[in-house]
Amino acid sequence: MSNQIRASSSLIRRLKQQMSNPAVLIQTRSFTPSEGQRPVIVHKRSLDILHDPWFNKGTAFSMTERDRLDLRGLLPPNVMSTDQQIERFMVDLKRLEVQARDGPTDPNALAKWRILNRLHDRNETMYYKVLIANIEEYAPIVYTPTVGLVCQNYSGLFRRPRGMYFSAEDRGEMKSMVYNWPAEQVDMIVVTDGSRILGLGDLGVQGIGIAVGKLDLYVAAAGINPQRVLPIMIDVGTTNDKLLKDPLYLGLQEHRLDGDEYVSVIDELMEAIFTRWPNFEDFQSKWAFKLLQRYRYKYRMFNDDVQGTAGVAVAGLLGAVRAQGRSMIDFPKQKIVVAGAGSAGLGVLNAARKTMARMLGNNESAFDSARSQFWVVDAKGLITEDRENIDPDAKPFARKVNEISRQGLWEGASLVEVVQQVKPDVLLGLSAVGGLFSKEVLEAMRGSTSTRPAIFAMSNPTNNAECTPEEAFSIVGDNIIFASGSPFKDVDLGNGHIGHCNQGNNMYLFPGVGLGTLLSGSRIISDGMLQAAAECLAEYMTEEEVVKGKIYPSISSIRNITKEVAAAVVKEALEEDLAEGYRGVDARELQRFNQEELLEFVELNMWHPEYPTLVYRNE
Ligand SMILES: NC(=O)c1ccc[n+]([C@@H]2O[C@H](COP(=O)([O-])OP(=O)(O)OC[C@H]3O[C@@H](n4cnc5c(N)ncnc54)[C@H](O)[C@@H]3O)[C@@H](O)[C@H]2O)c1
Ligand SMILES: O=C(O)C[C@H](O)C(=O)O
Ligand SMILES: [Mg+2]
Repeated sequence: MSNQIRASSSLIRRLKQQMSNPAVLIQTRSFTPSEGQRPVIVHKRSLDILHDPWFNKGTAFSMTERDRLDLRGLLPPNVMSTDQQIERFMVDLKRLEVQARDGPTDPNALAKWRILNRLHDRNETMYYKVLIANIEEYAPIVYTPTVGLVCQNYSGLFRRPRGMYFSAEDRGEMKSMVYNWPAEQVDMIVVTDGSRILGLGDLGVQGIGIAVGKLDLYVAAAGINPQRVLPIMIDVGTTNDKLLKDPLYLGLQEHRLDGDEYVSVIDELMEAIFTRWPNFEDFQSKWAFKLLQRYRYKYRMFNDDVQGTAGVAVAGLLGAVRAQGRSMIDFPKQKIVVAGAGSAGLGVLNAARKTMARMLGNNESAFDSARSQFWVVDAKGLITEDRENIDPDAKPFARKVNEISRQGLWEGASLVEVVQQVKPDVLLGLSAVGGLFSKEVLEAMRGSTSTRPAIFAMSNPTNNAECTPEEAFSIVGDNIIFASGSPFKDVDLGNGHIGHCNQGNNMYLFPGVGLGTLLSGSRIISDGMLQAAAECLAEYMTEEEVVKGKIYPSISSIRNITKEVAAAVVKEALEEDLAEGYRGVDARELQRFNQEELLEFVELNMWHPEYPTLVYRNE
């Protein structure tokens, strides 16, 4: 026997001895314990384990192990076998090129997302430096529209978890689970139940991507410290048949909870995180309003789809009035057709009606007369009082039957018919139906009585936009105002003129509403604070810009807009006596700030991506 072989056989003998001696700790890779394999003692817990490639098992951690290692809530709820994990990885690896498409705009969007995501996992400071410096280029990757594609492909893309996952299976455990989140302080939480992700429907647990994407903007635009943000997915099952059958799906493979059972799970989650600050996102409209009413005066929360979208739309609608060379005060004369009566559409309708009513004298009759400026079309056509089983939230906007019959319209009239008869100033889409503003609808908009018709194709992502700017400008005319929820390029009108494509997205408001509320210390987010945010955005645009058709600012200035919006929110909270101050600056001190000082106070409290000096102390 050669020396070498003798040496290795003695090594094996020694190793065998060690393996059978429990007092000796061997740090091996932590595969799922198979028979005969001894447990590995770890001196880590929680995220530290998930971030350690030696110990991490990702979705393969069993439920008991998750409890033992304080991992519960830090992983999607579906426990996977090692084989399933490998299969999920391989499927994703093989489809990389095929899936790397998000419409014609950027065939490499998903690949770019992966590269940015890896940087996010490695080095947050660098990640946000890149994002802030190139926000115009990369917001469409980390946020709408690519984030939609990411959510759709999440089972394949999932690598390192980000945020917390609560599920219907965690009932009774949530209050303790929140302590598995390692950060002591949380300033901003975005919660989704994944039931309506952009216009892509129910994506179940995969909706976590939207909460992560929104928080990226809270950090990049509002300067919220990334160590203090928390994306939350509350997984109560899904109605998506494809996901229910997909063996690689990471969420609960159960039918979505409904009714009292659903509410009690959300109640438990809210209670568990009540000292912190949730922002609701992408909940189906069936629950969006009910939950908002249930929690908005109890917790410091808002629903971004209902309230953020409403503010952005109102700011854009006021911009469209100014673009006609008229004063904002003429807004109550605008005829507005809204396609889509879900959480977003109804949120916009309520806010636009209130804004008109305020301009008309802010009394009951003003509120009543403002109603007649809106025509609402949903999947069943024009909504009138004749509508059977009408959604109570849509009821205030149902047209009176005698009124519309004088206009040559009827219950269920199609969008084309409504536009032809009403000849609206504004056509606004929040329907999630791509191409809904068809050639016929846009041709009908040519009959608009406005000198400058406005078209808002606000549905996301790109493929769900009700029309493209090219279609709108070429069919309706060069003079229109155009806005879309997802970014499109400006249109070359061919005569040396540019058709400006505005991005009408709630990203212009939610970061500032969040930051302003945080810095004011207000315990709730009032209608007035949201209104102040919307007015600030509307006033941000100069007369010159608006006349050129620019009704929303460029995203490259989002940090500055957010600062202004936040200051407006703080000011309103002070006026309403809701402000309680922030970190040593109490309400009285805030009250003494003039506008310049208030902006400085906001700026000083915004996080900037700079490396701090690190010092080790073993405490
Ligand atoms: N731009 C933004 O900032 C912004 C903000 C929030 C939501 N959105 C987008 O708005 C869309 C809708 O969101 P939601 O939460 O209101 O969804 P939702 O599912 O609650 O509502 C969709 C509405 O569209 C109606 N609809 C369906 N088909 C229609 C048709 N053919 N004609 C007219 N109406 C039709 C439905 O009846 C329903 O009332 C999504 O695509 C979302 O991405 C955009
Ligand atoms: O996420 C977005 O881009 C806007 C909005 O919240 C949506 O649901 O579409
Ligand atoms: Mg949303």
